[in-house]
Amino acid sequence: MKPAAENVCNPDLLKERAHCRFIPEEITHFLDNGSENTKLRHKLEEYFLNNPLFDDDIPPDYLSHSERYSNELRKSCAMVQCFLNDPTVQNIAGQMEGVRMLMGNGLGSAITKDGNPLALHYVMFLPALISQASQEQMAYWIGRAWAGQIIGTYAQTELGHGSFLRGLETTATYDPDSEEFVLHSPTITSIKWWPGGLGKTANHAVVMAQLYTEGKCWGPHAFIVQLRDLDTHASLPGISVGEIGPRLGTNSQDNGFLRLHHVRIPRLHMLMQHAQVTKSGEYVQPASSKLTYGTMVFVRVAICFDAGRQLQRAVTIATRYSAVRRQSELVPGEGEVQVLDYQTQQHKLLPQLATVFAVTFSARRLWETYNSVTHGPKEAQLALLPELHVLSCGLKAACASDCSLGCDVCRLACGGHGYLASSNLPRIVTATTATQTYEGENTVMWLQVARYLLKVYSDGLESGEEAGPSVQFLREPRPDLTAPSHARLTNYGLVMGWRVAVVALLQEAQQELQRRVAAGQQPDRARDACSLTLVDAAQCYIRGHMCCQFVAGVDELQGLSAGTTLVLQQLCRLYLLYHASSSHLLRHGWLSGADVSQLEAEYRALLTELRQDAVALVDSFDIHDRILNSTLGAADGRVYDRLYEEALKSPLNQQDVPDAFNKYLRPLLKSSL
Ligand SMILES: CCCCCCCC/C=C\CCCCCC(=O)SCCNC(=O)CCNC(=O)[C@H](O)C(C)(C)COP(=O)(O)OP(=O)(O)OC[C@H]1O[C@@H](n2cnc3c(N)ncnc32)[C@H](O)[C@@H]1OP(=O)(O)O
Ligand SMILES: Cc1cc2nc3c(=O)[nH]c(=O)nc-3n(C[C@H](O)[C@H](O)[C@H](O)COP(=O)(O)OP(=O)(O)OC[C@H]3O[C@@H](n4cnc5c(N)ncnc54)[C@H](O)[C@@H]3O)c2cc1C
Repeated sequence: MKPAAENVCNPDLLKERAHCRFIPEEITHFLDNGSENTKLRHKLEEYFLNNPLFDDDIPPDYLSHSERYSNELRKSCAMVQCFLNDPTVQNIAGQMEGVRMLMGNGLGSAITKDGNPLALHYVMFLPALISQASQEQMAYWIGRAWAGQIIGTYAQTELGHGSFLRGLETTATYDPDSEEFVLHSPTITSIKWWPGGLGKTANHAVVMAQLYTEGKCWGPHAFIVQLRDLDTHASLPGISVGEIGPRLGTNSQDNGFLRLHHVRIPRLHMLMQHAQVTKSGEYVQPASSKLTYGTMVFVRVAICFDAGRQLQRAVTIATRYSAVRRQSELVPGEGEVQVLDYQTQQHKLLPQLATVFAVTFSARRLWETYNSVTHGPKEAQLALLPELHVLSCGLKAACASDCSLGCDVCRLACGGHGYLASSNLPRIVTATTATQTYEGENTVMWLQVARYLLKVYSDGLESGEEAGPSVQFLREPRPDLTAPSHARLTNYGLVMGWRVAVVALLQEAQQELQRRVAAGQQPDRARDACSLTLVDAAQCYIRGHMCCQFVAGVDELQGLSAGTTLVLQQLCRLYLLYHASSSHLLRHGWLSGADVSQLEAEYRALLTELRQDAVALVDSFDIHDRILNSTLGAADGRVYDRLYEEALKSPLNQQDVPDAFNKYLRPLLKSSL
């Protein structure tokens, strides 16, 4: 997005835009997945961002905890009313598209700045119904949930257990006499803890609980539980529910707790698309026990896109600011330079720009895999489930950590002003860092990836089980480490280098594991002792996969101008070189010291080349000023005016002498006289 009136724009930004080497709209359309989507997004933004319904009377930072919640709930309910009932919105987008744009972290996050209390309803409750409910159950629940007649959340995590799903303590015991399940939280640690919207918003939840029938425990299953009266919203008998208190970020999402005291629900409130319990209490096994975890897989895929969108916002703010900000003289006497001219600043920002594309290409390919698995024939679905699980765990962990670290680097790149709430960087950083924890804590996700890699590498697959396409390289002959450097240092050569590292690390881990077991160590303890190496293997595998997706994605792009293609190729190369500095490519023999020096020189040259396009590149992300919501990042670069205007809005500045002076400071000043 460029400023409407160019004459009020900061001159440095104007200069930056003038020497752009590519066509920004081409990148905008690529990121939107087509020019039609760009038009649609613009119309939705125009409608929502100019609608006074969604204005904040007071900046949310100055509201109390309860006021913030109430303010965000007001706007999120108004958003839902719009896409359900307003023909203008429906003509623009259709209900589905409207929901996607409003509930993801794009337009919606500009409206509900502190977190959307209804997000979990759309992001997890509805997807849980779609992936877990039988046809009959869908017919009953989906329409009501879609129409907002019921509001749900996804209640899995407990005080005592989050990562270890099988350790959940909430029980759902089938009573064949009444044909009901009895849901119960037997201990303090079994209290559900964290679900978004659970505290005060949701009146229903998909509750994950250990299923007991005919005296046997069948593991975690999903049940729909009504929490609150649909009319009064009062919590129902047997339900203790509330909010868990302030968090690092997204404080309006009323993350909550839930304790169940022998709550009875009808048998058909167990979601029965995969496993079933008959009227008499017989358990009917699903084709795979992991199908119950399908909602988490979907959300892990969504998080990859979402983290990438957050990084787009952070790098837009930091890059524009770096073009406006002048600090110190590069050459004494020549005047202060834009901080973007410093090589160290380029090294902070340009890899983040490249990461946006690496994440986009990888997330899109993952989404394709998700769709082919979930919509393919049943047998193929089951065969590809481990590959989908591993890719969604690994990419979720990588996108979450790359993007949250990237957002924080962008914040640091803005110096002191990046620490101001009005830069919007603290909010972006705290929202993004949560993606490293929720929907599978990152280390736990890496260990899942490593488990699968080791299994394929050591021929531990069950009979009939096939290794997925992304790990076929583990079965292929090891690439030639003595190949000439011009072959090893190409884009595909560097992808190969990551694969060499994965194999070497798996070999190391396996040998260590065998050595420990042979020496009498219990196998699971031996595996834990190898887990640093295993996590390294998982991370190298996913980095190689992301590099490969970026290279292949750019190679496959069609119909772009030569300038745009060149910039994308350079960003891709920059991404590969930035990560090639990892010790693993050197340590496992793919690169020599001389290769590393050569790649470093190429990397520095690329920083200089891409520096000239940095502002145009972030412009091509086409993020509306109201969505950026930043004093530092607006398209016109009026940084200092905005910082001052925002400071004047502080409630402390509404009085010259605050009341607190008379209460506390005056007595102190008097007493020390
Ligand atoms: C629409 C746009 C939205 C964008 C977003 C907008 C913003 C939204 C705002 C807020 C959203 C917040 C959402 C957050 C919600 C949550 O956090 S919900 C709670 C999430 N919790 C977790 O993720 C728990 C993590 N733990 C697990 O998933 C599991 O415990 C585990 C995978 C770590 C282990 O499972 P377990 O059953 O204990 O298995 P194991 O014995 O280790 O493994 C058994 C085998 O099964 C394989 N496996 C595990 N999971 C799956 C799966 N899903 N699919 C396929 N296979 C799976 C596992 O690898 C083992 O295989 P082997 O035996 O062959 O080795
Ligand atoms: C903002 C936010 C929103 C959330 N929303 C929801 C929601 O809507 N619904 C819901 O059900 N939950 C939600 N959660 C909970 C979230 O899913 C869990 O916090 C997450 O899965 C991590 O689990 P944990 O908290 O038990 O961490 P723990 O597992 O206790 O992690 C603590 C440490 O132990 C380590 N660790 C744990 N297990 C292992 C292992 N096997 N091997 C090695 N190390 C290990 C971890 O790496 C970590 O360093 C939310 C959390 C947050 C922060």
